[in-house]
Amino acid sequence: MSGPRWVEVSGAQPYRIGIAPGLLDDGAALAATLCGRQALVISDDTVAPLYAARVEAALRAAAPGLAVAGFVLPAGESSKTLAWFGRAIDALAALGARRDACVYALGGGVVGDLAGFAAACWMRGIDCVQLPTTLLAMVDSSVGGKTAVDLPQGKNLVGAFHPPRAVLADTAALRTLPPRELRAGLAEVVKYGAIGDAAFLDWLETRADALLAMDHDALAEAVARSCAHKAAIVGRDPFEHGERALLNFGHTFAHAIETAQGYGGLNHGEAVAVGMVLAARLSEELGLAPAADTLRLRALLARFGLPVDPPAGLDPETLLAHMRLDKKATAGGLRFIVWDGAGRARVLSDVPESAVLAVLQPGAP
Ligand SMILES: O=C(O)C(=O)C[C@@H](O)[C@H](O)[C@H](O)COP(=O)(O)O
Ligand SMILES: [Zn+2]
Repeated sequence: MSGPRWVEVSGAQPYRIGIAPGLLDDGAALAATLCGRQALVISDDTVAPLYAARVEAALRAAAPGLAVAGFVLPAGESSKTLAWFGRAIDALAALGARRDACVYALGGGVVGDLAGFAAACWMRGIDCVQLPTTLLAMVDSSVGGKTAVDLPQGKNLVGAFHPPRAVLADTAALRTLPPRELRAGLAEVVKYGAIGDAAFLDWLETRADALLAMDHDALAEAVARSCAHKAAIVGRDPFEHGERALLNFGHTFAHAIETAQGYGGLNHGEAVAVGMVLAARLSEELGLAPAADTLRLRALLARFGLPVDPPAGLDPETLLAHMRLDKKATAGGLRFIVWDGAGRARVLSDVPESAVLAVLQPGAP
């Protein structure tokens, strides 16, 4: 069998994304960037029973004498809190973690964000290796170094940029992925096509059935192409001073929905699907893009089984209030990622709130 595909991420601290089945059992790959002799594997109570013991055993075999501990949080966005962050920090303290210790973030986006943030803060920053097990984490959240926890007031409001030492995406883990999680990841995959690669949207339309059937090669191709897009953008703009904001397409709406639902309604990918359709609608409302492109995006997301309309019962004014705390907002007002059509996204400042409210009205086209 051929080895992993590797995607390079450039920057002040370059790293590689490995994509292949079997990486969670590959001790040499797992230990390749280890500097010290302590490791904390952070996971959740869905993923830990499946993979934590295997990762820990592979690490011990590859690095004899390594002190390996585990820390498990409850699965789900409602654990991405300061309280669970504090418990992860306690686990590092219990391990007696030194500055050369390494955190392994084994799981989906919640685990990756929280574990990465713990690594960013412990002793002002220790190494983190991301081991994404969901499609969403493989194609997006494990790459680029955004780490955070949520507050009741807003999503990802407390966090840090802390690039991983390595990302190892074991595509065999996708076999155990619940269908809802597969769909959530596909939303972020569609995002790369929407913001900058219309040909990738064509490919997704062609391969939709194979992706939904969890065909390994189709999924691995989607992961590799998505990671290549993300690596290129974060390599050029690691701290979101410019083009990295494009990766937030749909997210101003999505985060407002997730916050309004108390992180217990739509999951992140589902909210991003709704948010991207709303962003396309907003672009139409502002006279920037044709309705046909919104319909195309909507059709692809719906084909992937994703929601494309805001959940019933959410008050547009409440959503708008959450958007005012969006990290892209400035003294000048709201900033949105809009598009001029499929594959052509850009940042737009001073977006009138009236246009945002118009697309949020129940029953708006
Ligand atoms: O990596 C990025 O940059 C992104 O915006 C990717 C998003 O898909 C991801 O959800 C990210 O965590 C959102 O970041 P935030 O800065 O809007 O909280
Ligand atoms: Zn996202």
